[in-house]
Amino acid sequence: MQQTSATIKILGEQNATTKDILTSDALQFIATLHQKFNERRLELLEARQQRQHELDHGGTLDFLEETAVVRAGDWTIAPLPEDLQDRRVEITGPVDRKMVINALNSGAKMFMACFEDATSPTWANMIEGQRNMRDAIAKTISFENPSNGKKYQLNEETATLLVRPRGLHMNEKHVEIDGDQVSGSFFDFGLYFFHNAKAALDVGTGPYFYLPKLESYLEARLWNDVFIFAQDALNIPQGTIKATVLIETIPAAFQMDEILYELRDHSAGLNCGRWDYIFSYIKRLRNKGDVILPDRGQVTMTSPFMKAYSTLCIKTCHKRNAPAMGGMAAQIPIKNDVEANEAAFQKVRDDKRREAMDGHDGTWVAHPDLVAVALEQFDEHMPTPNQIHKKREDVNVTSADLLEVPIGSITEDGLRVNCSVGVQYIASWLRGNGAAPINHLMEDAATAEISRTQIWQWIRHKDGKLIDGTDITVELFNEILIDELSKLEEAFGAEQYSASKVSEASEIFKNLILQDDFEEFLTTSSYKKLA
Ligand SMILES: CC(=O)SCCNC(=O)CCNC(=O)[C@H](O)C(C)(C)COP(=O)(O)OP(=O)(O)OC[C@H]1O[C@@H](n2cnc3c(N)ncnc32)[C@H](O)[C@@H]1OP(=O)(O)O
Ligand SMILES: O=CC(=O)O
Ligand SMILES: [Mg+2]
Repeated sequence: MQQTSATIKILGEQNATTKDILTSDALQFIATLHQKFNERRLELLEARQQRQHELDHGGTLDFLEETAVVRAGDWTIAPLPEDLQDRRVEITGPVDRKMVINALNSGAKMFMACFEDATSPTWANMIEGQRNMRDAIAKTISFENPSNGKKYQLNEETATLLVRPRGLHMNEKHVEIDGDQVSGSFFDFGLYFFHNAKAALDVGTGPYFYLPKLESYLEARLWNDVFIFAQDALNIPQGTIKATVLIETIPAAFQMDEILYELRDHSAGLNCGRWDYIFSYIKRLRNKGDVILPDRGQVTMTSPFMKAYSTLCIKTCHKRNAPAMGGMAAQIPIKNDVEANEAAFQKVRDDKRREAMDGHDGTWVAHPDLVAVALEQFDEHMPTPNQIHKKREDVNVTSADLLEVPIGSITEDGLRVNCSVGVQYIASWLRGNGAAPINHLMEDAATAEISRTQIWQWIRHKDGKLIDGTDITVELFNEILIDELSKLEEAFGAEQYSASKVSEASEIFKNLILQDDFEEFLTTSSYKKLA
């Protein structure tokens, strides 16, 4: 590995695993990524704020004039390797050792291992996660649960691994290069790629990624340049990396063609990250007088703006011979209640059927028990490995369709759920768990972002009223939050409540909502509280 002149400081605790993962060559690789690309990353983050400023001052979102040639052009992405042809069911989950083994054994075609919204980015989680990825690619990963002695090892046949690094907005505070915190994206991508790219090729797969929260084609160009550099640095043929970009921000919905184009030699298509998309829609349009969303539970994939986005994604991808992956239904199994469990499974079944029939090439599930449910729908409605041949030329989506405000109502129950779930999720994240079952739904950072953003907006919007006409004020929010906290205290019991970090989380939640200066991400502002 080429040596840099960088000063590299590790501020996190060092132990046998960190030594194993943060080898001097691996650190040199990360430092080079930082030196070459960090300035551009910071400029692109600044450009997001400029766009926000324009939106706040009467601007709107539309398809870009500057890239009309790309949209009109006749190009396709490079052909995909064999193990990315059929992705009908992808399980997602944190990079926790036990869950990695369970996910790889789940029967899903693919496993998206998440260093992002399903993982609380403690130093231990991020480093352990890298060890787990390396052992997963080497097929040596095993685990014994100390609490019950249950042993875990890989089946003969396992899912193909895809890795989601943190978004461009996150830093890894435990590593400084030339005095600056390194980007979480470059740290997660760089370590995974450095340790596993060749090993993955040796076992017949490849270095495959999911890229979260992109807001523009220029961000896709940055990632593409990172890939080109990384492949050269490790003497791996150009085009080996394949990355699926999550279309999960409202600005990116207007640049799907452009994002595919930038990454065309490294693209494995797009995915509809529905939860972040809802968050981004509210966040970016939060200061517009005519945009307000109803209760979170009323915003679904059949809401016209969500339907428009997912069908546009399918049409755009298929025109470019790229897969268009569906998203995550939040339902998870409900133990000890057969009827409620069946109702939850039915919601997932309906969601997956709609996705398969619309033309998605595969979908996400949050739990191993849901793999069969999703498979059943895709097997029935997608008899071929994918349905890229269905071009969906009947789809015509305009900017107005993408921006259409969903109709519905805000209820006291919706406000209460946002308070309770938002606080419980942040508490879980502070305890080191980035994905949590709350009220029988999968909650992760993206879903918690919706909860706090909705309340922030409801308080400040002229139409922020409950269905009975009551104004949603700071006083009402405070009252309901206190009430929901007391319910949690009662449910947890005094001892568990004080260990749960709910109090600390409620302070974070309250501040996020009360401060006029909207925080871009709860995970960046709360990161200083994590070990
Ligand atoms: C908006 C987005 O970004 S979506 C993508 C990011 N979010 C996610 O990936 C969330 C994925 N899901 C999860 O993390 C989990 O399902 C949770 C946290 C919601 C619920 O997990 P649990 O409370 O452990 O569920 P449950 O008790 O039913 O699990 C039963 C078994 O399945 C395993 N399991 C559950 N979900 C998963 C998963 N996604 N991957 C692997 N194993 C899993 C559990 O580890 C447990 O294993 P064990 O019996 O060997 O101990
Ligand atoms: O990452 C997925 C999402 O829905 O957000
Ligand atoms: Mg997301």
